[in-house]
Amino acid sequence: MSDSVLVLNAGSSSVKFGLFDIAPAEPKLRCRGLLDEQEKVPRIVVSDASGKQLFEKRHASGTPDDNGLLSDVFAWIEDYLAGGRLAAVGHRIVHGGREFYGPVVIAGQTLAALEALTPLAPLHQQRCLAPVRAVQSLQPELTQIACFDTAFHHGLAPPVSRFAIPRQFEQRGIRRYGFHGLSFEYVASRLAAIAPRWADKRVVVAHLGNGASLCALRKGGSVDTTMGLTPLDGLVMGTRCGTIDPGVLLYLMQEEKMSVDDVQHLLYEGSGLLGVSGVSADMRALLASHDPAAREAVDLFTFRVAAEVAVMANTLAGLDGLVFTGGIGEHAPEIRQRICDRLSWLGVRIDAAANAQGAQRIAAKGSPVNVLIIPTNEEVSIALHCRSLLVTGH
Ligand SMILES: Nc1ncnc2c1ncn2[C@@H]1O[C@H](COP(=O)(O)OP(=O)(O)O)[C@@H](O)[C@H]1O
Ligand SMILES: CC(=O)OP(=O)(O)O
Ligand SMILES: [Mg+2]
Repeated sequence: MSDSVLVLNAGSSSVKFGLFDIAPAEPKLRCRGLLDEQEKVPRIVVSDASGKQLFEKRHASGTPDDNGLLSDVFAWIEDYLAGGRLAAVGHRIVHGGREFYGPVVIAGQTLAALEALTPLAPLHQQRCLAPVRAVQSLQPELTQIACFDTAFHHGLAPPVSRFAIPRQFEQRGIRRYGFHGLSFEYVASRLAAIAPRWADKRVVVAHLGNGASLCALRKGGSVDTTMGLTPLDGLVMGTRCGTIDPGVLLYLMQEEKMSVDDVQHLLYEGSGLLGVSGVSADMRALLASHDPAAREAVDLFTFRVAAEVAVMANTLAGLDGLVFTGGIGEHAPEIRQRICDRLSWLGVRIDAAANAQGAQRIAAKGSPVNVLIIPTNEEVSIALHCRSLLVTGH
């Protein structure tokens, strides 16, 4: 019986988990699940690698205790592993700050250092750290490993990483970090496997989910990305504004008399698709709606994705490939079509039928830019990092 790693991926709109065998070879998915704490009736669903449901539990009596649904997950895993060893729990942690840019075992002061980064990712950091604290209280001996969304972008260099404010702030860590790195890393490795001819070219990956960002890849590494110091920058998102004139923030505080907390809430949780449409943060609901404000929100979303692809192409000095991933990127043909239509001047042309089917390659025949859909899997990136940290120590 081989060792397993439990991977917990806490995002802004979901908590996913995966159980992987990590010995002796590449991590192999045994089962995956979803902790749905946002529904009225919190529930856990677990299915095997082929998608067959293995387990479901609903907490009809209301919100479970502080350790959320994790104690149920551990009880289920213990049964499922039937004596097999759980070697570690790997976590997606959104911000690693200046100190963390590779996977680390969470020990000593690590948790406190990660908590101190909460202001840099107010919507995410505590959501990612809550499961760490829960596992510490449920299974204090279990090794826990933090894998960072920022790490893949660690090599970003000026001018990309620099904000045009006095240097002393950059020296204090105020610069572009970038996020969704575990997703971009996985997509880059899949691209190398699926389309090796393109993997070394000038490729932009569009991770379009509830949070959304772009990454410019050169030789499989990140050379630019749309998010910045925080996951608020760049594209229009479910509830986040993305890039905005910083003067708006000052105006809201000075003239609208909004507090810092009010502005934070507005920009992180009340803006983006939700704020513009007044209808929903969920792209499915907006695409199904006839409300003109919903159509405008979708239009702003696609306009800004296309505009930022052009920014990434500037960094790459051209564009050879465009890859869609994330909930919207993988499942919304209308959004892909509208983005690609806006980018036709850059040589992006897609085949309508391939796009409608969600084929892997959706570029039109003869399109100068290759266009692909590659479903992301942040859990696999985390499992790989955990395995290499456990086996080789880094
Ligand atoms: N079939 C679909 N058509 C359009 N949008 C979709 C579809 N399926 C999922 N989405 C959108 O994907 C987004 C969630 O993306 P996802 O990557 O799963 O989220 P997270 O950022 O929490 O990981 C939501 O806006 C949802 O509406
Ligand atoms: C960093 C980020 O935006 O993550 P998510 O897509 O989970 O919101
Ligand atoms: Mg996500």
